[in-house]
Amino acid sequence: MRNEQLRGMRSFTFPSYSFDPDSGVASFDYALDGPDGEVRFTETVTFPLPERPPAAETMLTFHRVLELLHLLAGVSYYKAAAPPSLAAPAPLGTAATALVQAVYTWGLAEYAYRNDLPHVLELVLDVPVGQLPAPTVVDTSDRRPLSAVGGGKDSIVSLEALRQGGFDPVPFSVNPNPVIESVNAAAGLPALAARRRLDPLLFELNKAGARNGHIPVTAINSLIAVGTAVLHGLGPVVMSNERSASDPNLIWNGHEINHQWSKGVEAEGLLRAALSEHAGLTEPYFSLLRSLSELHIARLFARFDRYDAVVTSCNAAFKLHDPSARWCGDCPKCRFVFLAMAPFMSRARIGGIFGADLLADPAQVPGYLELLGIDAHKPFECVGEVEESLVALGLLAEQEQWRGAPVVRSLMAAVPAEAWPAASRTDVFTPAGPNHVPPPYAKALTALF
Ligand SMILES: CC(=O)N[C@H]1[C@@H](OP(=O)(O)OP(=O)(O)OC[C@H]2O[C@@H](n3ccc(=O)[nH]c3=O)[C@H](O)[C@@H]2O)O[C@H](CO)[C@@H](O)[C@@H]1O[C@H](C)C(=O)N[C@@H](C)C(=O)N[C@@H](CCC(=O)O)C(=O)O
Ligand SMILES: Nc1ncnc2c1ncn2[C@@H]1O[C@H](COP(=O)(O)OP(=O)(O)OP(=O)(O)O)[C@@H](O)[C@H]1O
Repeated sequence: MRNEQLRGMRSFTFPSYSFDPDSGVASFDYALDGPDGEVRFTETVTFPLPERPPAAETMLTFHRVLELLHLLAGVSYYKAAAPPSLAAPAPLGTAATALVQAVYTWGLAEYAYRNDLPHVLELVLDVPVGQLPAPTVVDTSDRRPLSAVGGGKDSIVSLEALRQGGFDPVPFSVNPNPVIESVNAAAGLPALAARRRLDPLLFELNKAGARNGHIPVTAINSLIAVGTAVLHGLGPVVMSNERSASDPNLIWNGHEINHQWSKGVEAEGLLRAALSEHAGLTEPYFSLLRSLSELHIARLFARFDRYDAVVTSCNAAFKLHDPSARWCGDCPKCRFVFLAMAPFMSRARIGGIFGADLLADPAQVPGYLELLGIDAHKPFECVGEVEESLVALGLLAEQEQWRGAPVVRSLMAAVPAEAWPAASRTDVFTPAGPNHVPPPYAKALTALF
């Protein structure tokens, strides 16, 4: 299919999905239609199966989660063409409709901005008229939590908070790579894993120049985690999304553009409401670290050295094709996490974690200026706020071991005097903002402070 044909597509639909209880494979079908024909995609997710087959009622709940996952996982294929119409396959309630519409608009906002496709932010989900039978209400809040592990510092802090709080967490990942497997091994906790396979046709279309860009992957991983928890009779899915994930990178045509939208608190609230309405799950999913800054999380992480040889936050290690083994050492996320961890560790320890000393390398200065809000907007990456970078820099400048590092010296000289009053240590280290953490879990987190 040529690019002009793809760009002429008029609608995106969700023809069908299926689940095979013997293999654990869910298959999700999608279609792009236009005057020049149709393109079909199939994505599969292989769920880990429990030892004994779940009860029929559990399978009904699971299928309700799959229905939502079918809708959300379509964003990867929708974005290849960005047609003006998006049509749901069956009636949906108001909360599920709101979730799906938000994922295809706010979740694709960075993609819309970078590809200059303002209509994506105005998409309206077309929902067939009708009523869905109400789901059975299921309260799993007192069962063992499923803790999503991404291989970085954040999910490690959550795992440790849950473990120390006596919650006996089950680590869970989608497509665990060697980094994630090593983190689970370091935790010493048996883990569950799901396998997600994108349709290879998407990669062919990408190579031929189809529209491409960032997608709200956390929303998809979250629903795969919730489905796994339901199948295994487990409790809430515990995510490790931080406070700053809710803050936009920039404003475009009056709309907030946030690279991390599906890690933000708005997406969390929409997912919870949709899971409650559509699947009957009363306490399905929350982020334990929601009220913490990245810098605060880095300070907590510094307490646990058992993960030093494996922890990896750099996104280059999580690419589907040609991933790096660990930290690439030259991206906004590597720079930010180094800066955030450095005030709380010896120089030798952080050098061991990253395999390099980023603050000794003057070539890193321009990237750090971006993080400090000098001459650029916050990069489209999972990095903390400018305020957090400033606080971290201020802490480093007070330490003998860091004060003379070439990058610290250059940055201290570059930050204008008027920037410092905005960098409040109290704000950065005081939990704040809306969250959905149930009280017993909140207690486990504060016990770490
Ligand atoms: C690892 C990474 O950052 N990938 C982003 C990158 O993709 P790239 O082409 O360089 O490599 P691959 O990841 O191997 O992907 C190949 C193509 O596959 C498509 N694709 C991939 C995953 C998926 O779920 N759906 C897809 O359609 C896509 O066409 C890829 O080109 O650049 C892409 C384009 O900007 C990004 O979409 C890739 O991001 C991944 C989806 C990803 O997993 N990213 C996370 C590490 C990430 O960015 N997390 C955010 C949270 C964002 C959120 O709201 O959830 C964060 O940590 O801030
Ligand atoms: N492959 C995955 N499977 C399941 N959950 C994941 C996966 N990757 C990331 N997550 C979860 O998604 C959320 C956002 O991921 P993110 O990469 O920011 O976190 P992280 O890897 O724990 O920490 P860091 O910010 O240091 O990279 C976290 O809650 C994380 O646990």
